[in-house]
Amino acid sequence: MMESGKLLITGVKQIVQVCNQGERVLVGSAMHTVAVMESNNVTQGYSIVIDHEGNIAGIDTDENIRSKFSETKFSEVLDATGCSVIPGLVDAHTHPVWTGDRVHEFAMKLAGSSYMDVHKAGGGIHYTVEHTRAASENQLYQLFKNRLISMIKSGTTLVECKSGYGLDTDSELKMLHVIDQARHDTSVQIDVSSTYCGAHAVPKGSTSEEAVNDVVMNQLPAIKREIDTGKLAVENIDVFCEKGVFDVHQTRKILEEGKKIGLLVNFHGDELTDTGSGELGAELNAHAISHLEEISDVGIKAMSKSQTVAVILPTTAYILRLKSPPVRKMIEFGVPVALGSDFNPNAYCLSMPLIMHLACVNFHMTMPEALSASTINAAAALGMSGTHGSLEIGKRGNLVIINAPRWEHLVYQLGCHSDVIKAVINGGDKAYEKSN
Ligand SMILES: N=CN[C@@H](CCC(=O)O)C(=O)O
Ligand SMILES: [Zn+2]
Repeated sequence: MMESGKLLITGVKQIVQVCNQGERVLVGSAMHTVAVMESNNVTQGYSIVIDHEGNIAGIDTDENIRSKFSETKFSEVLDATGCSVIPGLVDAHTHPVWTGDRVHEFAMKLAGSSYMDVHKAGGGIHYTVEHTRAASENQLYQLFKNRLISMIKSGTTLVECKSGYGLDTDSELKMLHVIDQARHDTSVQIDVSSTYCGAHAVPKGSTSEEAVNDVVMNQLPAIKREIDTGKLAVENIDVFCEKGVFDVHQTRKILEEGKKIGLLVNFHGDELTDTGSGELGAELNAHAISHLEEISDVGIKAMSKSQTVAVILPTTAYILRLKSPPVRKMIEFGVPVALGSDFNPNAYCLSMPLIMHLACVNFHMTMPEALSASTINAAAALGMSGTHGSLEIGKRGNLVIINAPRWEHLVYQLGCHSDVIKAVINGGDKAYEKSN
């Protein structure tokens, strides 16, 4: 009997698997030495097979795949002659649900105001909270969906999405439901990891202690109720641990409560000041800590020991003219490094290829390191590297087809990566295809 498969991709010149030994995370020199299959034969390339569950069922030469799958009828066959293929990109840190842009604040920052100047004057996150609280779930979903579509066009197939512009129970739940809605919308094909970030700022009119109590006593129990009754799925918990926002003791308290209800610890730390976030994350066995521009050597060593993923956000340092996070030192000390766009009203960037470019030029990462950081390690930050982040048999069929013989064109072609993205595949389905 004829078997059936979802997608067959043929003729690929270069397949960058990233890793091929079932690794869950890459550290040190392994971030640079990614696994590549390359054909130097003009008449034969490589093929990839994705089965009906949306998982990778075969990666081999065209000839071997033809013979192994000779009895299989595919729903779709894609000719990728001369192209390169990488795993779908993973964006490990975004704030994509909000209304009320902050273009006016960009002008203020260009004129010399710091992020905290604007925040303390009642702008920044507070401005976005005001607008997001007033918006309906439907309005927020339409904005969110358009942002997801832009991300997909830039090669993102898995994205971490935070709440955090509600700061009260109803508005935080509204944001988490908006995020959840994307998982059930078949017209936008992207995998989502949802993060509750109710401690993103101290709401106007409250003290930080009152805010911590509200998170612990009201917001988290309400979220747990919705998770337990199957109304909502949330995977991670986040806090903005920063001088003048939530200190390490408050951060610890919230993260520990989140852990108790099964959320993975993944928080903002050591961005504007060294608060000891690296050490705290290591102690809590955090999956990830983001930013880390100001992390100390002690913090780096602690993160290396606990194998907590450092999620580096190149747009933040770029836009706010902060010092660069010590990425080379982190890699040297064996900290797993991931990348994220940090899409938010302060850093309006939805494109991981641009993030990779900035990480290479400004933080001295090699292109393969930036790719590891935007695939397997970003998936590891979300606890999802068993299914995402590399092209290996059994993993989800998420990939980017690049219309160039070497994948590096995606990073090299600054600002015009869309010219080289031929298609983005999610679970074997075409999430995006460039029109000719
Ligand atoms: N630093 C805290 N949170 C965001 C910014 C959010 C905002 O300014 O709206 C970040 O990761 O950069
Ligand atoms: Zn953030």
